[in-house]
Amino acid sequence: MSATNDTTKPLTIVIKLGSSSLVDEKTKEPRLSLMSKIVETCIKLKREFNHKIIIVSSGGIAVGLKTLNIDQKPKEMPKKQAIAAVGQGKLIARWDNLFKQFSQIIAQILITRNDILNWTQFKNAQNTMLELLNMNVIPIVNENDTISTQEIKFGDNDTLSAITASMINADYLFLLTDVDCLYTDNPRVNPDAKPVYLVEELSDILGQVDVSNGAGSSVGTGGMSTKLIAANLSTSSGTHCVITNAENPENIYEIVSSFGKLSDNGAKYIESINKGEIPRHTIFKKHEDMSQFKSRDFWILHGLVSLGNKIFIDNGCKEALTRKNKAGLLPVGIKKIEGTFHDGDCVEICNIDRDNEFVGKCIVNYGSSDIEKIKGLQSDKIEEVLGFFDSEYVAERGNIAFPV
Ligand SMILES: N[C@@H](CCC(=O)OP(=O)(O)O)C(=O)O
Repeated sequence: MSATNDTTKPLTIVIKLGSSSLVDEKTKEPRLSLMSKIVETCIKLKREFNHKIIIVSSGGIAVGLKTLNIDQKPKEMPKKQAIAAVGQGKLIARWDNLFKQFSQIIAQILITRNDILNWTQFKNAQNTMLELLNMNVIPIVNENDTISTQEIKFGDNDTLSAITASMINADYLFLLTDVDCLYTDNPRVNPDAKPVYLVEELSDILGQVDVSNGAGSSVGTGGMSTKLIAANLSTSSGTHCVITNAENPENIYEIVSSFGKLSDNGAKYIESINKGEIPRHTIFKKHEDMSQFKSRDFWILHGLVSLGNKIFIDNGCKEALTRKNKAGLLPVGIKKIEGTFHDGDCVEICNIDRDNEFVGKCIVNYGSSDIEKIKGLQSDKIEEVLGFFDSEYVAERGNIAFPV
């Protein structure tokens, strides 16, 4: 047990609810009692513990389906977008009706990936959320489904919630869902599936967990696999991630305070869950040393999309890019490229010597057709070959990010 963990410190907590928690999967009627429990929990977390709360709420499409009397979620994008336009207003009105019983102000934030592709816009979204929290408001975030495009959608709100949590440096991300915790397999299909309560390092459990049997609900999108992606994103940017059952949102207080007390004693923590002293959940511990990880790095890695475009380097170049006094990416270090892209685009960097392993992402100063011509060359040849010179680097140091 850590003596230094202050369990009374105000925290920032992101709570994500999937569509299947907010509407009945069959009838699509609102699950008002569950929404009320969430609202009461948020009010208690704010007023008794001084925590700051952001909700990431799915359900726009599910509510739209009911309103328009449509049984099945259609596959066509324009239809889904139209349904979301009908449902989102009603969804936020439902939240507002419940929160106003406690005189709690909420705000609606609808974002698309497009909105955060630009660094200034990313910072603006971040500042707006922080300002709302300072104003004592509960922001309710969803993807702006009505104008998202297929190629660059968040798609599932697990990923969106992890990006939101990282944007505001949240302490905890709660993914509330229809199971108590992560299992080694889908417990509805495999009775031998074992619960996993504490994850210190995500890569350690990936071989033991099979999430392929657990698709999302008929009204939602994500399943357990998108929750693992979200856990990876949030823990690598300094946020603990919890999977627990949406039916008992009040468990959030106990989980937060128990983990605050026992986070340094994993065995005791698991034992307490097994004994029923702490409600069942899975907690993915954040990476401890996040001092090196900057918000801009997170934005490059997870805010930007590389659309499959790649630059391949070798071991030597990887070492130069990732050592302490990191270098920029010079044309001489590039072995080959894949895809068509322009200057200013985001491109993945892969190591050709390690089976094309992912190294990081960068924003390039030259487009693919120009890099094709200058790859492998010293930078003083750039002007001679291209007829112009923008930078000695294909990507400047500040525009390259590596996962921690
Ligand atoms: N943005 C969509 C939700 C996306 C989605 O289905 O997410 P989830 O229910 O968490 O799998 C909506 O409001 O309907």
